Amino acid sequence: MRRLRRFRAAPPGAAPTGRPTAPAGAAPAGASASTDRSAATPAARPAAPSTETSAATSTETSAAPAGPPLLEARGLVRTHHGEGGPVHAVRGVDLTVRRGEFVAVTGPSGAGKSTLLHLLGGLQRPDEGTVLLDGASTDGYTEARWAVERRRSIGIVFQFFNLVSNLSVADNVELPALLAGASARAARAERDRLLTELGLAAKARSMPGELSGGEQQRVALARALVNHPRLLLADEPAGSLDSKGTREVMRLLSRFHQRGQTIVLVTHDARLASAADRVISFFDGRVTDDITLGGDDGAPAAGGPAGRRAGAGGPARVVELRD
Ligand SMILES: Nc1ncnc2c1ncn2[C@@H]1O[C@H](COP(=O)(O)OP(=O)(O)OP(=O)(O)O)[C@@H](O)[C@H]1O
Repeated sequence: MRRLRRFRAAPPGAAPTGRPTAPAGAAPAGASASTDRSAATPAARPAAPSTETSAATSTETSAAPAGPPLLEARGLVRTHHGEGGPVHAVRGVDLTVRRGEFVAVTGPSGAGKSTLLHLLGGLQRPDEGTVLLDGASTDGYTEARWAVERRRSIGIVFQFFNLVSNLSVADNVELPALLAGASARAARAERDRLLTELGLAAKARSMPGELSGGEQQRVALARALVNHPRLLLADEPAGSLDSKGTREVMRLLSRFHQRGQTIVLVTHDARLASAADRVISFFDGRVTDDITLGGDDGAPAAGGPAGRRAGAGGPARVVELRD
């Protein structure tokens, strides 16, 4: 894996150094942040909102013991059989994602990025190879088992939101928590916390069709995060948004990542990919490059909790290549 050093353009008026201001409801930013980034294992996954309220725990960060990677792919192969004959979408992919990493998978249209993401989230099955979650093989998972996994520990956001159109915003967000076994009170509390944090409290009673694309994607993000998933998979989450919506979604992804959320983002947009710790280039069904973007001090950025990065969420420019 290569390592790049990057400098971020500070937003106008930003303090010259320091960590981003913690949003409302956040745990004290960097309370357990370590200067040794390689040792700074991100947030232990907060419990799903099955207790009365998990708002206070949702942003905790603590040093978790080293263990197996959160996500591993070994030798993944997937061929689609469409009208035009077989399409070798994923041709043998090995991939490891550690807790707390923000990994972007980028590449041209048709490279196989979405197929890969679907394999990682159990939405499609590989023809060959294995996906491991927390070191455990998913080979024997039934569809129902994968569905439980996605409900409890893998959040997914898609380009076209996939909200339930005849449920209100509040119900869209609350439903997965209820399905995962949270009490009605805890589900409501978590829903309200997320909607408030994502600036959607005033839209709670609206129907998805009454919202802008950016707002709908924020609802989708809230829905994906309501059970505090170990892993967030995002498939072109800004693909149908204007530049304002895109900035907003990327800012939110960065914010949740800073609190320890592990994210795998698929995007064809290199600018979005540069918000990640690590950028995997995908071409013709294969990984062609895998680069870790370091912070200003050149230390590995992956795996660190809150406050690791000055100016996070803003545009980044890669300016120096290091071996
Ligand atoms: N269900 C399917 N049946 C047949 N072919 C498919 C299917 N899904 C994807 N493909 C094909 O597999 C290849 C990879 O598609 P995939 O959507 O994974 O690529 P991608 O990199 O995500 O592209 P994009 O950025 O345009 O979304 C493409 O050639 C696509 O047409």
